[in-house]
Amino acid sequence: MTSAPNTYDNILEINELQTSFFTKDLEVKAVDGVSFSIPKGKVLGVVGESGSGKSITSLSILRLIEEPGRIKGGEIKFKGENLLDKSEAQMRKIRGNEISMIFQEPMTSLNPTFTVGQQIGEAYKIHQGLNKKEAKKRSIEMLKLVGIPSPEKRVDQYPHELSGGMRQRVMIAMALACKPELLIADEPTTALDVTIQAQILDLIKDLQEQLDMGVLLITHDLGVVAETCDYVAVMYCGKVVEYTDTKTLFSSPKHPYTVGLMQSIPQHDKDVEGDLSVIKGSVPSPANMPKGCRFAPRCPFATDLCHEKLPNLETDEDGNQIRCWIYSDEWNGDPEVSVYEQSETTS
Ligand SMILES: Nc1ncnc2c1ncn2[C@@H]1O[C@H](COP(=O)(O)OP(=O)(O)OP(=O)(O)O)[C@@H](O)[C@H]1O
Repeated sequence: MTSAPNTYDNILEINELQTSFFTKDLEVKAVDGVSFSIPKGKVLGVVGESGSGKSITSLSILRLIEEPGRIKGGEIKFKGENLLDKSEAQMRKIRGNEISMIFQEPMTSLNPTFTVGQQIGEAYKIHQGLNKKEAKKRSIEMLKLVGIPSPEKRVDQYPHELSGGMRQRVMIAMALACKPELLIADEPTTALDVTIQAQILDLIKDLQEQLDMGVLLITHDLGVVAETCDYVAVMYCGKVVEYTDTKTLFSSPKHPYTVGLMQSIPQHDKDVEGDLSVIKGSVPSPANMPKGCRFAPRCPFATDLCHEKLPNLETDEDGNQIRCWIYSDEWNGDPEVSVYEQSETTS
């Protein structure tokens, strides 16, 4: 009897993921019960301030967390199978083959002592058993695909001979060499000039559509989310506070933190700086996490309930998720409060 094929709608589904770092007398809960999913062939943006747990979430997916860090619990389902149940040997076959990652700074990920072709070709040799000549041929094809001119010449060059934008294209070529089903891109354009940023994002989006890949795009830039993503997870202090499709996020953001992020987008018609200073206060330190909602100390709408009790991530009938007391039956503040409208008028 043959077993039924593994069917799944989401290429990635994370449930209650917990990853902590342990120091002598402190547990830093970098990822504290994170849940979200990426439907097949879609792009999910993960946004949030520095330290909210975006990078540690993505490193957890690839099981690349090192001491003193540890994945404590939860599920990371890739194509319906929990990656936390896989052996290290199985994970090695998945990394760079079925799930790939690109980082912010290509120079730290590219090896300066190997040519571009050798580095892209490595994936073909390891995962597809190609010989040197075949791997080089495929590397040239990949360089062409990511828009590098004269790929036959560039394939024999070293990373330092390329511009920053070209190096990021090489990183993308390396990541996509084996046509992964999921690409994780951690701030892939932050280190680049604005015009090059737009080109690289367009390239990622183009290739994502061509290869029908799922993408997890980490960014602190909501402008990038608007251009590139189908869905968005907003993270704050190791937790998802809002998860929704991009259109809904921009037309009716719900969480007061999301609204604050929205107001931090530079607006050309207003004299508003593109930074997070519009959200008063700062991210709490891991040693001093608030007992209730993590955002309560900075939230203009917080009541006693918010300071006392942590809200759950609730799902509405459209599948949108929100972790905020204002939208619950237990809300004991002004029942008419409209976070978005009120913030619009006060900004
Ligand atoms: N090696 C480590 N040891 C201890 N704590 C760590 C370590 N790495 C990360 N952390 C903590 O985990 C938390 C989440 O970090 P993470 O890098 O995921 O944030 P981030 O949202 O990606 O921020 P950024 O946008 O700055 O990259 C932070 O509080 C950070 O201090």
